[in-house]
Amino acid sequence: MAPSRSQSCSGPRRRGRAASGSTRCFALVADRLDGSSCWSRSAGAECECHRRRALRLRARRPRPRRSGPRSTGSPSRRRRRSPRGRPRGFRPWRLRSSPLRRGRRPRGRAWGAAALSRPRACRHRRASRAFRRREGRHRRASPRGRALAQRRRRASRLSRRPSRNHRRPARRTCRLPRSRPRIPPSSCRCCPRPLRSRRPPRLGSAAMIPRGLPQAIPPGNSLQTRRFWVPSAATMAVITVLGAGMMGSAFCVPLVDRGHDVRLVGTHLDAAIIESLRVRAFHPTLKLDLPASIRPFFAAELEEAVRGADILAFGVSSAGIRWATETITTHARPGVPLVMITKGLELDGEAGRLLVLPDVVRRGLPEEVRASVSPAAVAGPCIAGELARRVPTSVVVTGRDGEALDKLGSALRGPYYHVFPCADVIGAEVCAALKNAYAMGVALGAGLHEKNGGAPGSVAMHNWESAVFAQAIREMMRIITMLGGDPMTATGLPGVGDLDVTMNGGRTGRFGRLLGLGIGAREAVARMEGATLECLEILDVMRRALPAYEARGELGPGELPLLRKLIAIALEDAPVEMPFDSFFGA
Ligand SMILES: NC(=O)C1=CN([C@@H]2O[C@H](COP(=O)(O)OP(=O)(O)OC[C@H]3O[C@@H](n4cnc5c(N)ncnc54)[C@H](OP(=O)(O)O)[C@@H]3O)[C@@H](O)[C@H]2O)C=CC1
Ligand SMILES: O=C(CO)COP(=O)(O)O
Repeated sequence: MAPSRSQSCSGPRRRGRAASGSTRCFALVADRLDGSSCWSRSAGAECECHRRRALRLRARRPRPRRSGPRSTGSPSRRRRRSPRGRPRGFRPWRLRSSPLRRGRRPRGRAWGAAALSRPRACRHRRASRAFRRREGRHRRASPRGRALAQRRRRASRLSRRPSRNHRRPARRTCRLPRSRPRIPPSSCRCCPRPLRSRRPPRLGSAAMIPRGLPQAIPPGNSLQTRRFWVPSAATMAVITVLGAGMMGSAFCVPLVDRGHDVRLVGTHLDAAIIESLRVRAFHPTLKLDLPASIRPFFAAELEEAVRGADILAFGVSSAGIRWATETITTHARPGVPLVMITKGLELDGEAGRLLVLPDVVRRGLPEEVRASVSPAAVAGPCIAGELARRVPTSVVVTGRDGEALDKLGSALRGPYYHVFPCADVIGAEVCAALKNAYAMGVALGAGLHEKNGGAPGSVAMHNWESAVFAQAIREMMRIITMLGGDPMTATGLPGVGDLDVTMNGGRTGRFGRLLGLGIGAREAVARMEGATLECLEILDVMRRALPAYEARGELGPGELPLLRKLIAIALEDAPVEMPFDSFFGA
């Protein structure tokens, strides 16, 4: 019979749909290959009529016999054997079933009509465990059988469950063999998370720096004995820091990470800090573990600490600068650079002139050392607690000796401590000192806001604070100009940068808020529990210095209205009111 290619079926396309002209099935009926079967490509799947037909045809097909000659008869002859198209002696097993045989299903064949429509698996697949399991599940199609199988499976699972002490470790995310140490993340499809290389980062690589907000490395951590940054031998130095306060100690962290041999010497009152650092590398005022590679020394051990030092650093506050200069005098050597992190100005009483701290220290050095050493200073925004936690920090190093500045810059600079040279000593040092006074002034706004019933997150006093901030920068530029510096320095890290950080994160900012709340200066100092408040020192210095500059005509009486107001508020308990109308050159 010639193959009929385009027969169509008029049955319903889906079970449950009403048969109508619009739901006719146009599935092609495939070639009649054996002459007795009509194999639709979509039989059993596309439409009900084809599925039924396929079942009928399957049921009619004789089972091939294992022995005996195969039927060689033509399809037409075979069909002639039985009027219904069945081979002689064949009875569908549905008809063969008897009460005795009920419950026994034909072997090797799936039960049910749906299974009949599936092509029979090859013998390898039939032998496979997964196939048999699936077939078995299929055979237990009755609800009772399913429940029984489920109970059996559960029982076998429980019997296999190891005891609490012999449980297997948690499953690895990736089941790829452990022997493959480095798997590119994209090559592993079974891992929801990208794989991390198990190999530790190379020494000195950026990966060694903790991400996010870095924490101090706890004592005993392997990183403590390693170095973050491996400098060339030429840049390794012995650095002795005098003063183990918050900033002096925090300053040591980027230096040890940079690979230097860092010695931290406490003052006569820093003994408790040094003791704590020696016993467990913990800094009590920073409330932080510091790298154990920082070597702490008591004040009495100063000689040993400065022996062979390549750089000397002052970590004391402005009140301690005289003591530090006198102490170091006997140990300073020609050609050994001196750097300070101290921020402040001093008044030369006789001349009535303001002095920047590098010049004050230089005056105190012995004659033979002074000729070759020009002290440098670090200025710019730097909260000690943040630097000690390795938060990226940018500062300037300023001094009068350009060559020494370059050397210092390359010695101090590290992966998270960014040091920029600044040739304007006057500008940087005036900003470093005066930002404390002005930061107190801006922070008054936060206190005023709270005093007026403002809550955090509500409408604040930012307009008020911004005007004070802008006037502060303007006045800093004026004072720099008066002292012979570059006013533009106030727009950089030492001015705008440090003012912002101090009013937001410094002790001075907290003090200003207390004053804004209406708490008197004396009470506010008491509430600060002995914290260093250099704003009071610089305001006092300026209160004494301004008349001298006015007398010489270097400053007008109406200039610096904000600074004058801050002197009155902090030192003379004046009410917190800003003379906005006299700001901005009015
Ligand atoms: N904290 C910070 O975030 C920053 C601070 N700075 C500057 O660093 C300097 C130090 O600040 P910080 O470490 O925070 O202050 P601390 O109060 O924590 O430490 C001050 C250090 O100076 C010593 N000192 C103070 N007064 C005297 C004195 N009369 N005689 C001898 N030693 C004295 C203290 O020793 P003792 O315990 O014996 O009094 C202590 O070692 C300041 O000038 C500050 O402006 C700079 C950038 C950031
Ligand atoms: O100088 C500082 C930041 O640069 C910190 O100042 P405080 O003394 O107000 O904490």
